[in-house]
Amino acid sequence: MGILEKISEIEREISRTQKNKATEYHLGLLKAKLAKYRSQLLEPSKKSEKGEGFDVLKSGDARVALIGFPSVGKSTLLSTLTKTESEAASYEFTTLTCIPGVIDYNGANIQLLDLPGIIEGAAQGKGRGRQVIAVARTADLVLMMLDATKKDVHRDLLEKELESVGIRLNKKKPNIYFKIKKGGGLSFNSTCPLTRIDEKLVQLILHEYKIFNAEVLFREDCTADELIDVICANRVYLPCLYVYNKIDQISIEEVDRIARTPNSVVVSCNMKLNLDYLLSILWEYLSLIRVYTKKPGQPPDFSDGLILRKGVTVEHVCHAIHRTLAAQFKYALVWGTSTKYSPQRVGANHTMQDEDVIQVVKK
Ligand SMILES: Nc1nc2c(ncn2[C@@H]2O[C@H](COP(=O)(O)OP(=O)(O)OP(=O)(O)O)[C@@H](O)[C@H]2O)c(=O)[nH]1
Ligand SMILES: [K+]
Ligand SMILES: [Mg+2]
Repeated sequence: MGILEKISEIEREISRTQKNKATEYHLGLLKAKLAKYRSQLLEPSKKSEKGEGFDVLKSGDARVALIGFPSVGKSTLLSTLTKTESEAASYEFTTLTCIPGVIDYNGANIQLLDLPGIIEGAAQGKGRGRQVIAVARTADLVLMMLDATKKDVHRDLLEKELESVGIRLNKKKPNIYFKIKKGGGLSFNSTCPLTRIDEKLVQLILHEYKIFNAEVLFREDCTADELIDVICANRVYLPCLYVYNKIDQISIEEVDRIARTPNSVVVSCNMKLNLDYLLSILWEYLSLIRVYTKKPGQPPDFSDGLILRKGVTVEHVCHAIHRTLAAQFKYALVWGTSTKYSPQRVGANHTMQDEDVIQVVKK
């Protein structure tokens, strides 16, 4: 039996099995088996399957992958937001490979990747599905484009496809400490009450992966699926923005309804509606910030900000300015929203915020 058949057999069995206390272990095991077969599917296969033109070099400050069904307007968006032209047409599968463009926003270069449309079954190799998904894994953000005139099932279908290959959208990594050991059996602990899994199920799942010696510490009330994610270790956790295109074709009430759903932005690429807002949300979801540098006695250099990620410290900023600067660091003066006073004298551990100005004082 091929892997695909094994997968669909387990999926059938899971859907046949009623979910209750008595079947909990059985279901947990089935899910572990399913995850195992799916990761086998992900392993690189024959060269011929790789697909021409999909290994685009990463460049710029962040990478965004455009994922969506055919003809939702992905290429139209790329051609509108970047200087690159990607052919757009009314027929499906116009785009056959990966087309990179660059969005210039707030002084940052954001690489936007136009990709072929994907359909149900993409993860198992339908169309260019596997290549598209492989590119999505390398992105800092998934921009899932949807046709506002079509039903919401599209969104669920695409999410399932990405989910099945280990891409987790808008989810945090489960807070489980997991370490395989050479001996000593299973040491299982938790720092909070567990309501969705117990030691026996943890053991069963680990045995399915032929793991008999390990340290497992649950730091939150996780599920069996989340434990499997941690064991597999090849999951990627990506922010995802749902962009509903073609709002020129639907009623204002419908636009209003969609715009209120979480992580969603409504646009019309053809009519250039709401694209500025889309860019500002993109910036936020990518956690990008600008930091301006200043030399003593001179005004800040607002023409050339450093593009960094939320959460960076003064030490990171020093590294970004010059690789030897951190070693010579004495203190810094910071102007902006991250400090109480402007300027304020801060140490290397101080966390920077968007549009802060910094002057580094050397030893
Ligand atoms: N009404 C309307 N049509 C749009 C809009 N944006 C794109 N389209 C049309 O939708 C069709 C498909 O656009 P594409 O950009 O080729 O879509 P795609 O997602 O790249 O399609 P594939 O590459 O085939 O997957 C074209 O006929 C576009 O003119 C929009 O905002 N409103
Ligand atoms: K198209
Ligand atoms: Mg296209």
